[in-house]
Amino acid sequence: MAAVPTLARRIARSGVRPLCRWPLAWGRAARQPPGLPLAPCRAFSNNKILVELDESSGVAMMKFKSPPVNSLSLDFLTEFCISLEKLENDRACRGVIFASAVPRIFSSGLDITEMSGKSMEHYAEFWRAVQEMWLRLYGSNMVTIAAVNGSSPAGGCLVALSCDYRIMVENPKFSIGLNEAQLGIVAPFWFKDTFVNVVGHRIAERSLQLGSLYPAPEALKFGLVDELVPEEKLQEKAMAVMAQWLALPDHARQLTKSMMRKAVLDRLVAHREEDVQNFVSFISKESIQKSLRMYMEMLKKKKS
Ligand SMILES: CCCCC/C=C/C(=O)SCCNC(=O)CCNC(=O)[C@H](O)C(C)(C)COP(=O)(O)OP(=O)(O)OC[C@H]1O[C@@H](n2cnc3c(N)ncnc32)[C@H](O)[C@@H]1OP(=O)(O)O
Repeated sequence: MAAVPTLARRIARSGVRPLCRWPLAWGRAARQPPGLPLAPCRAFSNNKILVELDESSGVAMMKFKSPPVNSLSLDFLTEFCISLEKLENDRACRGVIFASAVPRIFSSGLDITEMSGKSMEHYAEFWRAVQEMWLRLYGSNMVTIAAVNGSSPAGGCLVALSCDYRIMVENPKFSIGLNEAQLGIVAPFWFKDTFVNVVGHRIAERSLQLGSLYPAPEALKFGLVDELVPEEKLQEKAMAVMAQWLALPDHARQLTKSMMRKAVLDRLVAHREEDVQNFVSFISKESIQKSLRMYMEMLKKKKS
């Protein structure tokens, strides 16, 4: 998939630290016979994302580390795309597990400050980065598992929905869903398509209109997430599910995934620039800007 020039420029300018040898912080130690040195693990990190690739299993762990709430800012999205592209091009990597390094929050969704009080050019650049993130993740050849260890509204939910499998911590205080309508904004057609492909048309229609956020146990009931586990079991479970998916021949799994997702991906690719223009004209309306300001005020008031 070709990156748009603005993103390519951002990638070229970005300071991803080079790959280095690093011991993997979780999972592998349990499988390693005692006394043997750990098999090679490569890690790379930028400001907002940490990636560790265990070469022996072919599984990478991508952790979001952008406090306070892992919002999907332009910088975050750029780093996400770079990291995913590196893994996609690495023959040693066959699967990625996504999780948060920020307690209680998987991702708070698109960074609202990127959509408020900025220029038209900025909105267009931001939206291209959101599109790029989704095209790369939904279209990934790797097995992708979301280990949802915290709340995950809107764009955060989209990240999870775009993976092959979702495991969430069973805490009912953690919620997930596409709540855009609550902000007075509308999830674009490709958010909707991704949602429909996971939960079906009726549930998606009702949930999108109401902007529903579901506590983890509710989300499990209708398949928004595939299973719930206690927090301390999340990584172990994600590794076990990954092993199950990786037991299949890559080519068969990849072709099947592509067959299931291609129409939805192609739809955005065919209408990408139109989608950018729609977003820019929608988000720059004064009434929408007012809704976003009020929502941010509400978030601040909630604290006091
Ligand atoms: C046509 C347009 C379509 C566009 C599609 C849009 C998709 C989206 O993703 S829109 C974003 C939707 N996201 C949300 O509605 C989540 C809003 N946030 C929350 O509900 C909560 O912050 C939380 C549950 C994620 C975490 O709660 P808590 O731990 O209590 O933390 P705070 O609420 O105090 O937040 C800390 C800090 O972070 C700021 N913040 C939260 N979310 C966002 C965000 N999405 N973008 C930017 N900033 C965010 C929040 O305002 C606080 O800031 P300070 O007051 O300055 O500390």
